[in-house]
Amino acid sequence: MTSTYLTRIGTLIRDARRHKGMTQNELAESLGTSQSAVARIEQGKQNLSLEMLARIGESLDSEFVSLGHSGPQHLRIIGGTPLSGSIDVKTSKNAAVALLCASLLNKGRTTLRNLARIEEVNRILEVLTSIGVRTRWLPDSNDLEITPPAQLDLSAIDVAAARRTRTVIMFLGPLLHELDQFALPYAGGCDLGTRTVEPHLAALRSFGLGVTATGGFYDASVNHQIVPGKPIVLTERGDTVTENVLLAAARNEGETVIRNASPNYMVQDLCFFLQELGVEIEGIGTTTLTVRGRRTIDVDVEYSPSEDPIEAMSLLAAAVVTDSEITIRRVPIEFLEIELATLEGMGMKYGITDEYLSANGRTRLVDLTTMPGPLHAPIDKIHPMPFPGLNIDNLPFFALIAACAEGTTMIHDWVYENRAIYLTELTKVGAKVQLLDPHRVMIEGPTRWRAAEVICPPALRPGVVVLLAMLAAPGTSVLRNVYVINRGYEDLAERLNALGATIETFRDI
Ligand SMILES: CC(=O)N[C@H]1[C@@H](OP(=O)(O)OP(=O)(O)OC[C@H]2O[C@@H](n3ccc(=O)[nH]c3=O)[C@H](O)[C@@H]2O)O[C@H](CO)[C@@H](O)[C@@H]1O
Ligand SMILES: C=C(OP(=O)(O)O)C(=O)O
Repeated sequence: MTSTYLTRIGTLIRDARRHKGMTQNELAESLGTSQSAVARIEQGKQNLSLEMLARIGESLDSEFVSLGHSGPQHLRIIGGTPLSGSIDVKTSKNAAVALLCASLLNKGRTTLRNLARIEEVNRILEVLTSIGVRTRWLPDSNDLEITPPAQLDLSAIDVAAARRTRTVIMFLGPLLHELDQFALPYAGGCDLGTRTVEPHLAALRSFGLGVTATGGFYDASVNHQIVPGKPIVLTERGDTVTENVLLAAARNEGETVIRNASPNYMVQDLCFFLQELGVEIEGIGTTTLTVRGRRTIDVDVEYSPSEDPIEAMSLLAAAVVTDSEITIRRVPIEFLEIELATLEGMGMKYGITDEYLSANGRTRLVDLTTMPGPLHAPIDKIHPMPFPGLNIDNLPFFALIAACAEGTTMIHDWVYENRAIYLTELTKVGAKVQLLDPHRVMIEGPTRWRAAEVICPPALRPGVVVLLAMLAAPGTSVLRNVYVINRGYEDLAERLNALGATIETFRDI
């Protein structure tokens, strides 16, 4: 009996160590023991004291022994020191979630290489598992293998996990080919104000999907006789709505034309993946997509999503706020050009290498080295636009950068009802941010950052912006309840620490 427990604990420890990317030697070093002792522990051949278990948990930031429910995660940041060195941009959250939904189209095995291991992905995996899909991380990697069941069981869906993400809305496109009738929980996600799903429902009507919303569920029924007879014109150029229509079109044998499609990065990744599944797509990277799908898709396929432009922007902002020279490797340059031009307009200097290709063979990457120096406010206001424009999710990072620049900058977030409001949280760490109305903030820089204790705003990018400001603030800051950051960034604290930051994760007991 004891040996079974030891083996199970050993396996847990081994998995957590691999997830952290640590060798047995490295773990041994942090525990003050030998590699062979770690090997014995992982094989379940070593009795463990409670103290040792706690120390292993601390080293791996993983709690093997939990006292009741483990509380929310917090960060303690000792700020005020510049960063240095190089960091790789990881693959994007938004492509990851689209590809996970797209795996539902395929009867064969889908392997997604180098996927972001983030909470948003974890929630979708919980949902997929609950409806019968088999998923497993391949050993020592961020590669995920997905195998569908013969029949999906939507009645068993993990409602709690589904409600924590907005992505679940993208199950509609693939599922309308599989089922005549099904229910999906309402989409959740970051608290950014009302986010309509009407464009999704309107566009998918062309594929015979009818949806009524009752009691927290979308009740869907499908008339399989109906297929798009004319181009589908999206009323807004949204990313996930474009993806949902692509997912529906992928199994429609006729031609589907999508107009006012988003050509944004995650949509491009989805298109490249669908091509691997045998779906024909013309117009990738433009606002008109022409798709010829396949009734049945049954292939063993591998795909590597591309790097996250929003993470690249976050790292750029980290360099600016801490006045540091760092090299950000694997920057998807096509999706950051306007941001860089805006930064140049504010006086920023940087160097970039020649382009090379991402593992998907399509997305162009560069390595970018930041050069510290004073910035000034831009002449015009900064506002986002659908791609190709300054990315909506990058806008909060410009608020942080504006707070570092000399002069007054107006940031105009016309997109989200709440996101600009959260930027006023920066006042808690010393910035002068004035909310003009729910969509516009006026920021006066430069800022003398000061340490503070702040509850993380309930939105991913504003949360990261506060964290990065804390890196610049001399002294100890605390950012509480950072689930929302972990939704979109993998091991952000550890990776910033590798650049010289001091960030510690902790939880309430
Ligand atoms: C999983 C994923 O990929 N999420 C991204 C996706 O979310 P998603 O596609 O879900 O974004 P939404 O559909 O909510 O669009 C964002 C907001 O923009 C408005 N809108 C959008 C386009 C347009 O032409 N006109 C317009 O008014 C929408 O009404 C909405 O209020 O796109 C957002 C906007 O880029 C990003 O913040 C999210 O990171
Ligand atoms: C708003 C965002 O994404 P989501 O659609 O996942 O909420 C984001 O990435 O900042």
